[in-house]
Amino acid sequence: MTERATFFDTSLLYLKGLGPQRTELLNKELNLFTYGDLIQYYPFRYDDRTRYYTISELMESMPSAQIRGRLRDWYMEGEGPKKRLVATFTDSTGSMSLVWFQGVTYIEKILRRDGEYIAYGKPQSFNGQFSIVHPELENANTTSENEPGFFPVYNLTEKLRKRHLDSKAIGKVMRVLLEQAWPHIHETLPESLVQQYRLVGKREAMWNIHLPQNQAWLKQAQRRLKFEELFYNQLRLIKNKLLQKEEFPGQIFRDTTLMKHFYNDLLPFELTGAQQRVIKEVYADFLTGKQMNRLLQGDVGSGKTIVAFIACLMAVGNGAQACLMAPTEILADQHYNGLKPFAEALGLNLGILTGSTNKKRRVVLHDELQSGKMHILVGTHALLEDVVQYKNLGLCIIDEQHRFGVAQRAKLWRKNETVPPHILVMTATPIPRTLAMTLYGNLDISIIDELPKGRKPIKTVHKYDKHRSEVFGFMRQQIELGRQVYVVYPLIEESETLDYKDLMDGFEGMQRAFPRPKYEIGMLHGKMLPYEKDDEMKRFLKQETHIMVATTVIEVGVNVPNASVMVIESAERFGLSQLHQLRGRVGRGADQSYCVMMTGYKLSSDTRTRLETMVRTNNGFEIADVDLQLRGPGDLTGTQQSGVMDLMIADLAKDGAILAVARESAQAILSEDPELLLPKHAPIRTHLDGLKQTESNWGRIS
Ligand SMILES: Nc1ncnc2c1ncn2[C@@H]1O[C@H](COP(=O)(O)OP(=O)(O)OP(=O)(O)O)[C@@H](O)[C@H]1O
Repeated sequence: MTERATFFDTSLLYLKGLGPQRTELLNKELNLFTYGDLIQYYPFRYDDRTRYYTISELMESMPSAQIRGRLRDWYMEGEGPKKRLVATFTDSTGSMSLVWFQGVTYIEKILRRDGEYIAYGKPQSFNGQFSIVHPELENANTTSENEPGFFPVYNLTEKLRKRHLDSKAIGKVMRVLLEQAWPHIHETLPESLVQQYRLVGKREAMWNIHLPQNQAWLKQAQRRLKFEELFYNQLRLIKNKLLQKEEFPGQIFRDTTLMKHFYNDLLPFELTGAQQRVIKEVYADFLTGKQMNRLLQGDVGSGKTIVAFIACLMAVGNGAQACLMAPTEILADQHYNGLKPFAEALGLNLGILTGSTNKKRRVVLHDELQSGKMHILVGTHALLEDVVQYKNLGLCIIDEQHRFGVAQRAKLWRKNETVPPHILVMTATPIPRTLAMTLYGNLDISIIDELPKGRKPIKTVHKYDKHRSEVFGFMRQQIELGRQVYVVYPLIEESETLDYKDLMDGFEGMQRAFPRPKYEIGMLHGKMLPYEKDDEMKRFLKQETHIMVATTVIEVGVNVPNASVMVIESAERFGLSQLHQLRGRVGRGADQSYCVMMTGYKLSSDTRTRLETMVRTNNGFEIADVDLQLRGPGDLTGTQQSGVMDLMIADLAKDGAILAVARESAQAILSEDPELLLPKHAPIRTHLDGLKQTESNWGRIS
């Protein structure tokens, strides 16, 4: 091991100012063991205490403010847990309140009437009067403690704070560490990138991320470190992708006769420009002789299925077989029923295999697949079973991949002995481009960002429960016009019984409001048997039922173009992308469609943002962006364990622009020098080796 490795691997025990007890606490509470660990423990925010504000200058938009003034008076308000201490704080320009909810007895004891203090916190305004809740309050006359400055705030636990390891103390320790580490910190990016993007050097960045003197220096440090993190993240992903492409050959599907026959003679509508573009992208992949790994993203109702079918025709037209795997039986049935007439017209054998396919039928299917008689197989997870073997599987299409695990995908890969099948993953969950690039950096991405002609934007409204009769009136009107309606209830596993009760109550209420024989109501939920679900769907599709009361089993993919109203009950219980998916069940035909989100009165501010976003826009990508801001990336996809999300400083919700540039740079460097052998790329090679060695962001330590 080398000099630098030794330095950053040094135990925190040896750091001046820490000592064994506090080191142990840092080990236990924050998982920090070495100099390298600590130096990469970045502050999560910074307190700008470089200047003082007067009370008259305060604005609610300020994230925080520091005010010098005097405590005039205080009183206790409320009882029990609601008890609070309210103090009047004044300066020469006005007065404001300081409020405490916790530790009030203690705080009251230490306050000095007419004492001069410095208060710091987030100003809030109520009826024109400003207040700060739980301010940091310091005696203005102990000046040594109150040097103005720009202070890092670290994410620390209560235990650490109790043992006097607060942000100030960590800041002090960090200064000692940075001074010692200075000669050991080396540049990790090639000079060309540092210059091109005017990045500050690594040393400067490390210093200023912890101890910036002002906002500008901090911004520079953040930009540099975010760039570095995302650059290496993308470099690794792209490198893996190149490796993957080299390692796996793919069948070539050159002949387009079958596809053209379908396109020219059978396709009932014009493809949108975006659909055509994606088909070209897929075809180009089929000519390379390498395995395709492509993610097809398209907003709800954008027409992914037909693109998938055309891709299948390319495979079949070249003597291979194709399979299309859907996440639920309802969807598999729907794909099968939708594609069946086309397959028949083309003289192709289309099969379906799901959990409810009977044994006898399975045996026949297995035979037909092995002999090559079956051209296209649609199904659910059942397609993954080992007994399902093909003569020559050339293309696998996976609908809604986030419901399939990695292991399951790997199983599909092995379904063809010689050459692995091409893979096309389709998702209607709009993933913001930035996130998609990071998550699926090893997949090529195609996007259908255009809806078929003649679709009208869905009109979305939010209604409180007490306006139910108005909503029912609207439903009746639409049914008069010959349209159909979905009414969806939330279903969350932890409270299943309760949810079913909601659903059943809702169903009964609906039956009273929409009595037979004038109205027919269907019901669909997860506890029904597959054939029952199928029957209900068919009745709705044939317009035998006017209203479909359902749980979120209808969330993805269900396609009944005549349904034009979606009523979402307890809309506050759904996430934003789920609401968008549900809304996507209407607006699939030429009629004007509507989405009504029903809620009670008490709504959190997040819920309000979700509802407002839905009312404002129909654009799935815009919605996904808001969702990402609200929930953070991990939640969105369930891929947080994949490792690619281990970002320490970059924030995918906010750093899209840096990510795009970092990705571009990584791509350019790898296309010029795939093995990173050029001398100018030495820092990258060194850093990557280090990453492999330590899997830490700290990197190579030569
Ligand atoms: N270019 C087009 N012009 C007109 N209608 C189209 C076009 N492409 C697809 N459609 C029709 O639009 C409807 C929605 O298509 P499809 O079911 O493939 O959407 P999707 O992208 O799978 O959406 P979701 O993810 O919401 O299921 C279908 O009825 C389909 O036949």
